[in-house]
Amino acid sequence: MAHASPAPGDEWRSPLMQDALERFSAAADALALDDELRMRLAAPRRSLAVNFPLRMDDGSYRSFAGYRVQHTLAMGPTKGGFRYAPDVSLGECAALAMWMTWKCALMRLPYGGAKGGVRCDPGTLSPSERERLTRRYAVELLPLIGADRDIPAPDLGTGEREMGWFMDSYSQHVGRSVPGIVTGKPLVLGGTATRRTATGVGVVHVIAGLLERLGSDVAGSRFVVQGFGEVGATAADRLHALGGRLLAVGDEHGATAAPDGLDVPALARFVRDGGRLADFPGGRPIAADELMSVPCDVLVPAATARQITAENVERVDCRFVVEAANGPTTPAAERALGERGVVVVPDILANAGGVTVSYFEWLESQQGAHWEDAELASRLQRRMRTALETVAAVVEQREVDWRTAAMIVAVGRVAEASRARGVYP
Ligand SMILES: NC(=O)C1=CN([C@@H]2O[C@H](COP(=O)(O)OP(=O)(O)OC[C@H]3O[C@@H](n4cnc5c(N)ncnc54)[C@H](OP(=O)(O)O)[C@@H]3O)[C@@H](O)[C@H]2O)C=CC1
Ligand SMILES: O=C(O)CCC(=O)C(=O)O
Repeated sequence: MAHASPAPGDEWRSPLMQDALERFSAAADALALDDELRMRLAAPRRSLAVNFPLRMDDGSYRSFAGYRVQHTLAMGPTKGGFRYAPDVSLGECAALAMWMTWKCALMRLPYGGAKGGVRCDPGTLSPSERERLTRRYAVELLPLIGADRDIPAPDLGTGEREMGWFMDSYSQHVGRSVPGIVTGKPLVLGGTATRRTATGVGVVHVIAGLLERLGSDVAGSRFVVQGFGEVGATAADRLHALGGRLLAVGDEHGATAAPDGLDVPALARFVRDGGRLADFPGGRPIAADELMSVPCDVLVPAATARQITAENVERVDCRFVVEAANGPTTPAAERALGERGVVVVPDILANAGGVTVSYFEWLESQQGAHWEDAELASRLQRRMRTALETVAAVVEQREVDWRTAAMIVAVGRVAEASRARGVYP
């Protein structure tokens, strides 16, 4: 009896993958990519889905689902973070792995894209449960990862601490210390002081470059930031330090606003001491879903995917959206913004500072070398500015929006590499 087999890619289907494929198709059309290459790049190369038991602090056992997806092997080893969040799925990781391929290509980093994660609510895990979860996830990924195969890093809900545990578990299993297995590690394990803030710093380099091109400046411009984690808090802090006015900032639980600008260092201290954004005495509490409608020059979504959608886009009131998160704007919302003349600077450019410094850290780990922080910071700034100028040139030459331009550059480079290898690996 004949069985109908699913089309390649069906198993990775998700709303975010639909968004990713829509963007890929637009770039593939613009580049007139052949069908074979389109088919190869539209689906991930490999994925691993695991389900493992974890002993909780109260002695009970729970099962957790974890994933790792590698999008293309054409560019070198694969690279991308892993996240802890309640909605992590194979389809979401597949979309984000594809995103990483384009981001690395745009930044000229010698990697294909990967992404992973564990479906969990990290806020409910104790530190020891988190540690066991991370160590077990690292072991489950052994068949796929390696310092010259696939190199994880921090993403939503994970950071230096998880990278330290991950590196230690991997090293124990292979019988030697392998610092190059992850980036975003603690400094003392071969990390860099620059990686933790690199994504947010890179976002601000892009904003500053963009405003400069228009004869404007961060100083005096008005900003709204969604998300006050590693990326959002860093971006808010740097914008404030450059004289920008942060009118509102929010997270999952609420938001705070101040018409003359929030005192960001005081807000960061307040949150570090356990305060909630909405309770910050220096601001007025607003509902989390009101945040997007606060009028500003630059809206910086720095939380999670699909936050600016067809449902709320009419209320968005800004000149620029600079995507610090991955995939925060749906294609339908982006079209609506475009019709109103709002410029969307895409994630693969705006938040590429993190993986760029990861690359520097990985080079250091592989070579046993050490670069000064100032050197890393200036290399990051140069790379961000070069990528911005490259994309801006395509925007002007081809009269396309910023996402299409960035995708044309990135997909074009991956296509060229695939052709140069003579096969489509
Ligand atoms: N870390 C990195 O280097 C990189 C991160 N990114 C992207 O940046 C984004 C943020 O990552 P990162 O800062 O590391 O993550 P963190 O976990 O450090 O912070 C996430 C922040 O977003 C908030 N948040 C989460 N869900 C929602 C929601 N539904 N509505 C409003 N706020 C929400 C969280 O609030 P709460 O605490 O209340 O849950 C928290 O303030 C992600 O999209 C990630 O993929 C991209 C490139 C690199
Ligand atoms: O630093 C890295 O390697 C990956 C960061 C990441 O996951 C991202 O840019 O989305």
